[in-house]
Amino acid sequence: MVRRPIIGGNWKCNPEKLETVQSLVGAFNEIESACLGKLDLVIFPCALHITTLKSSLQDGIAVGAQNASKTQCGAFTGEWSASMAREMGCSWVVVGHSERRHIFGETIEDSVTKAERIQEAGLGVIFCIGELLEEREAGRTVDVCTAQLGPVLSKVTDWTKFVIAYEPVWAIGTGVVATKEQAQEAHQAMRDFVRERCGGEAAEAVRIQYGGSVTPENSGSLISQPDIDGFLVGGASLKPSFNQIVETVAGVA
Ligand SMILES: O=C[C@H](O)COP(=O)(O)O
Repeated sequence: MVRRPIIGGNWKCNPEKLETVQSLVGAFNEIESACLGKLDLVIFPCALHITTLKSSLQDGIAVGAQNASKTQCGAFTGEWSASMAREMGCSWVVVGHSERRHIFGETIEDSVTKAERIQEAGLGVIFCIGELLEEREAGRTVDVCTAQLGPVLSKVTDWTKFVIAYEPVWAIGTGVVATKEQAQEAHQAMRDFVRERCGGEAAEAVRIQYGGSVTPENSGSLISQPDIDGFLVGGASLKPSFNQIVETVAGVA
């Protein structure tokens, strides 16, 4: 099966200035529509910037939320529901990013509940997994990732709208990118795990993104791997040269 590539630009808690948001939108609006026709491209701004992006990004670039509540709408100060994200025009939501787990104490159970709420709202889920450096060095990468992924698999309702983001924690924001062999090995192991638990159709359909220090320079070698279906890009998505990553994945660079 040929899987449609998917790239996410995760802006995290950036940029501070609205003028920077607008200038990035201007840069991304220069991506040719023929290029966008070959993949899914989703920008994940901070929640406060979603409306600005929805009204100013060209058609063909989707907008997503970096998080959504475990709850429905109600008396939950500081939260927003997946259905609100849908109403604002989001099509995807990131769940379980290691920054949410390690800095804000979210658990795998939280991520599973959020994935359920997001799917109920009709949105796609980007489900993040990934090992710490000490876990990799102890040879536990696959065990750690399957433990993170396993609990959500029985909850997936549409494999075209459930994406796994393999993000080794040691590669996030460090400039130390996984080698293409390391990334491919982990992606293949996750696809095999989906096959074992959910069957061959799910395994062939599910898209697996790599995230962690992706740049225009290393994106070509990573995307050449058979089980790497796109990227979840942090720092490099805050620069106009993000367009080069998109063009490389689309095969038009
Ligand atoms: O969600 C994105 C990842 O955390 C990767 O971030 P990075 O590209 O800055 O390493």
